[in-house]
Amino acid sequence: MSTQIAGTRVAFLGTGNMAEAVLAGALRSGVAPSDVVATVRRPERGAELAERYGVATTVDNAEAVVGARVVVVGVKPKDVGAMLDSVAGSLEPDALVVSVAVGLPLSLYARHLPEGQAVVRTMPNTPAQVGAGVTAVVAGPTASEEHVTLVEALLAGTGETVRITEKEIDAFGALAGSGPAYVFYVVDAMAEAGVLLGLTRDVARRLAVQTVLGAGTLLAETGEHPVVLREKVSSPGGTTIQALKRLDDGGVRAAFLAALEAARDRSRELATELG
Ligand SMILES: NC(=O)C1=CN([C@@H]2O[C@H](COP(=O)(O)OP(=O)(O)OC[C@H]3O[C@@H](n4cnc5c(N)ncnc54)[C@H](O)[C@@H]3O)[C@@H](O)[C@H]2O)C=CC1
Ligand SMILES: O=C(O)[C@@H]1CCC=N1
Repeated sequence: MSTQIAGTRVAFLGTGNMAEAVLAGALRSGVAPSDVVATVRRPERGAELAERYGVATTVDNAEAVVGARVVVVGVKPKDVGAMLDSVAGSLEPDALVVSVAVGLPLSLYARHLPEGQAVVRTMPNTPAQVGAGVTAVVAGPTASEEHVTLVEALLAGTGETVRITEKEIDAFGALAGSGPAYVFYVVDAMAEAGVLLGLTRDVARRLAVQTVLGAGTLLAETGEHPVVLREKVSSPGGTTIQALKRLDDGGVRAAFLAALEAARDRSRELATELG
C-alpha cells in the first residue's frame, strides 16, 4: 500500500473515548501531531489531549475542518447530524469524512453534507488505543478506492482493518465494536470469583487479565479453533469440565447469542430513529 499518510491533516470532531483511541492509532500510523486538530466541548479535555498527544485542540468545529484532508466525526450518534450541519460549509471539497458512529447509515451523511463529499463509514473498537483494535471499513457511494486506502493507512496503527458491506456493519458492531465490553465483563466476573475463593483483589485481577491476554495470544498465534484449545484445557474427569458445565447450566452461551442480537437490534433501531 503506497498511500502517504505523513503530511495528511486530520480533524477529529468530538474527541471522546473512541475518537481518542483512533487518534492515538493514527499517530502510530505516521500522522504528525502537528497535522492533527481535535475538537472538544470542555477546554480542560482539550488541555488533556494536547498534553498527552501534542495535538492542537479547539472547541470550534467549523474552524477545525479548514485545511483538513480527513475529518473523523467522533460524537454520539444523536449528535452527528447537528455536527455535520455545523461544519458542512467549512469542509474542503476534497475532504474525506470518516464516520465511527454505530447505527447511522451512509445516507444520513449524504443528507447533511455537500453533494459529492466523500464518506467512509467505519466501526472501530477501543483496543485501537493500543494498536490492537479491529475496524470495519465501508466505502460510501462517493468514496473512491483511494479514499478507502487512505482510511486504511490512517487506521494502520490502530490494529487490523476489514472491508465489509454496509449490510454487515450492525453485526460487526455487535461483535467487535461492543466486544471489548463483554471481555471486560468476563474479566471482572473471573476476578470476583477469585476473590470468592480467597485470593486478594489485586492478585485475582492480575490473574484474570493475564489469563485473557494469554488465551487471546494463544488463539491468535496458533490459529487453532477455540474448541480445540478449550478441549486441551478440559481434561476428561478433570476440574475445568466441572466449571464449563456450570457455565452451560447458567446459560452463558445462550446469553451471548441473545446479547449480540440485542446489540445488533439496537444498532438497527438507531438507524431508524436517527437515520
Ligand atoms: N466507545 C466505543 O467503544 C465505540 C464507540 N463508537 C462510536 O463512537 C462515537 C463516540 O462514542 P464514545 O467515544 O463512546 O462517546 P464519548 O461521549 O466518549 O465521545 C463523544 C465526545 O464528543 C464530544 N462532543 C459532543 N458534542 C461536541 C461538539 N459539538 N463539539 C465538540 N465535541 C463534542 C463530547 O464532549 C465527548 O467527549 C459514537 O458515535 C459511537 O457510536 C464506535 C465504536 C466503539
Ligand atoms: O455502545 C455503543 O453505543 C458504542 C458503539 C459500539 C460500541 N460502543
